[in-house]
Amino acid sequence: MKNKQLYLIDFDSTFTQVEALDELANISLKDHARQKEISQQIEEITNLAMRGDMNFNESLRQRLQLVEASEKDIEKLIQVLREKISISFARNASFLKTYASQIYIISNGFKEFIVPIVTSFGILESHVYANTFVTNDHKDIIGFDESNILAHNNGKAKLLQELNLEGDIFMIGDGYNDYEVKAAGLANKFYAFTENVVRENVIAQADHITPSLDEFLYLHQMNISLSYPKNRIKVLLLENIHSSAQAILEKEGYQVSIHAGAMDEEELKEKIKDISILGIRSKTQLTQEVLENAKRLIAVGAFCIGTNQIDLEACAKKGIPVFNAPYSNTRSVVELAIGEMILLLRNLPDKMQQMHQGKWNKSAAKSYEIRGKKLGIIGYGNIGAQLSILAESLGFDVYYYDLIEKLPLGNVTKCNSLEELLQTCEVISLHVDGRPENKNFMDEEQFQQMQKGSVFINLSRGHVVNLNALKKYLSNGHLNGAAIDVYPVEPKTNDEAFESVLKGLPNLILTPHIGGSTLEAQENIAHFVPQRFIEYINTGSTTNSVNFPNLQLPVLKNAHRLIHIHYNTPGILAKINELLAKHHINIDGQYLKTSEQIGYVITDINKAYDETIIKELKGLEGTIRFRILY
Ligand SMILES: NC(=O)c1ccc[n+]([C@@H]2O[C@H](COP(=O)([O-])OP(=O)(O)OC[C@H]3O[C@@H](n4cnc5c(N)ncnc54)[C@H](O)[C@@H]3O)[C@@H](O)[C@H]2O)c1
Ligand SMILES: O=C(O)CC[C@@H](O)C(=O)O
Repeated sequence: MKNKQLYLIDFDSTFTQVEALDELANISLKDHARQKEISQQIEEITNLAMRGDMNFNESLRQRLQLVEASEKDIEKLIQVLREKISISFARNASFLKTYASQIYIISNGFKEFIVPIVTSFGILESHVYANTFVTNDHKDIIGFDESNILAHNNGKAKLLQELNLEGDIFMIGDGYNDYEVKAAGLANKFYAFTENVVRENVIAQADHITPSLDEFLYLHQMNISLSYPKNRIKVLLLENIHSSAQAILEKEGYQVSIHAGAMDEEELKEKIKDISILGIRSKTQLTQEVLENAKRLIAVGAFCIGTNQIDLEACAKKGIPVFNAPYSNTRSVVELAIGEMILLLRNLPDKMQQMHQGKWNKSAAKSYEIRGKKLGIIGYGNIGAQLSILAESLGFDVYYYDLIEKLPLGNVTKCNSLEELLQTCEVISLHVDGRPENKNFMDEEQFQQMQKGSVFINLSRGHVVNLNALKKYLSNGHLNGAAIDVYPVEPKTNDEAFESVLKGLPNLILTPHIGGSTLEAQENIAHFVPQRFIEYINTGSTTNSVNFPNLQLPVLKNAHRLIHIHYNTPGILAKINELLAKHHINIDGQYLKTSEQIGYVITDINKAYDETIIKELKGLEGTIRFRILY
């Protein structure tokens, strides 16, 4: 018969993110003149003891003397600790409850604050082993119960010897004293918990390093909701993605690394090998070649709108959904476009430069109001349509042209051809997407069709404008000015020089692809895209994916979810269901959506099932990927 499994968990820096005595010192010494200095001393002593470099009893005595706390500080400490539960413990609260009878808290800390915290997670008070304070008549903490074995060196090991627990014992902790239990032969395995602190001498002794509780649960095949522990999900964020994205993804338990600029193909081919989730902006080219090395890639996020830098088809064929943020920066682009229209119609780019050169040019020549001018918007999508509303409220007479039928907002006028729009309007603003067919969409012929003296703005994608043609029509005075934010070739980082045929031309605003670069937009994006990853991983939902059939799925309840991605060939759904029927598996719910290339089938099944079905589903011809949620 299998032995009962017992899980021994340390408290400070394991169950909670912090060392409680350090926090207690922050509270009790709040108004002390030497607070910083004393807190640092306490922290140093804690670390010495945790590394095993100082006698534990001595360290406890010294720390309590320095802390100078009273019973009422403990109340405050409990509040602080409730906010500082280790993230993976909070995430796996159901494990603590379900396995309460097998969980023990073994700590050199103090019961007075440990018990209220851990019992609120369902852990039994009788399973908490820790020290207790000694107080005086004024309720000041003046020491600790010296007779408690946990107040002494090697206390945890000695306690376990006394307890003589029966079963397989697994010790989880961050300190050397946790390892001592295993060293004394009293635990089957020692798991070094590194979510909050990493101590090299402790890791060196560990049977397993567990960056979070998920890893421990995965190794023990316990009730986690994913077929893969979250801490093994490696995320790489490139191109200065706003720090909120990293915070959200780390909170979810993923391992996140960041890189300030874009990577070139060779570098990315190397780096992507063990990455599960990749986050990029507009500069990183995610090509078929790079994807060939992406053996573990589960999802890709474009932390922007455009996805023309990503081989979407190749991603779909590998079963990798790509998400973007279609709305988060649209307002920023619209505001910049409006600002630039005003600047260009007042001939300000030239005038501002002249002022820097000491030239006073007070004149109304070539300066106009925007009121009553005709604005032509090419591409009436999310940005174009929003621009039309704002521009109209400022007094523009707005026209638009789009490839597809669009609902005209406000009083805008639809043009039936590009030529009609170019010939009608004094201001042309380009907002088409970056599909390959749009290369050189604005070429010699189109600039020639624009009215003499008109102005041109491109905040969409660089390759849609032939810059040599634009240069010609700006230089010969046909156009009165332009504002360009995007270029066919852009520097990968801020350290690279910007080169363009446009440099030095008159009444020309050149900006470094910053249409969507406002703090508001970047923060919005950094919330939006990680949420798509998390939903996809936790539920299988593909809402907002740009290359996958979009399915919004309910949260899984009392079922297993089988997620099957396959090439869209006829009959696969029938084959999946045949297999399920053969194994007498009850289907609780089924969702299917297909795109031209792939089929996405989600099947929620009754929990009791025969494991062989998984192998058979994975083996179905046409399967690209399969995963299961518990
Ligand atoms: N400069 C920046 O920092 C920045 C920021 C955000 C978005 N963008 C870019 O702005 C562009 C527009 O973004 P969006 O969110 O409005 O996209 P969208 O997909 O919502 O709209 C694009 C519109 O262009 C139309 N279109 C495409 N090709 C066309 C053509 N040849 N002729 C006429 N219409 C055409 C489409 O039908 C669609 O309605 C994209 O290229 C995006 O990458 C740039
Ligand atoms: O932030 C970026 O790199 C791209 C911004 C913009 O072009 C977009 O597509 O949203």
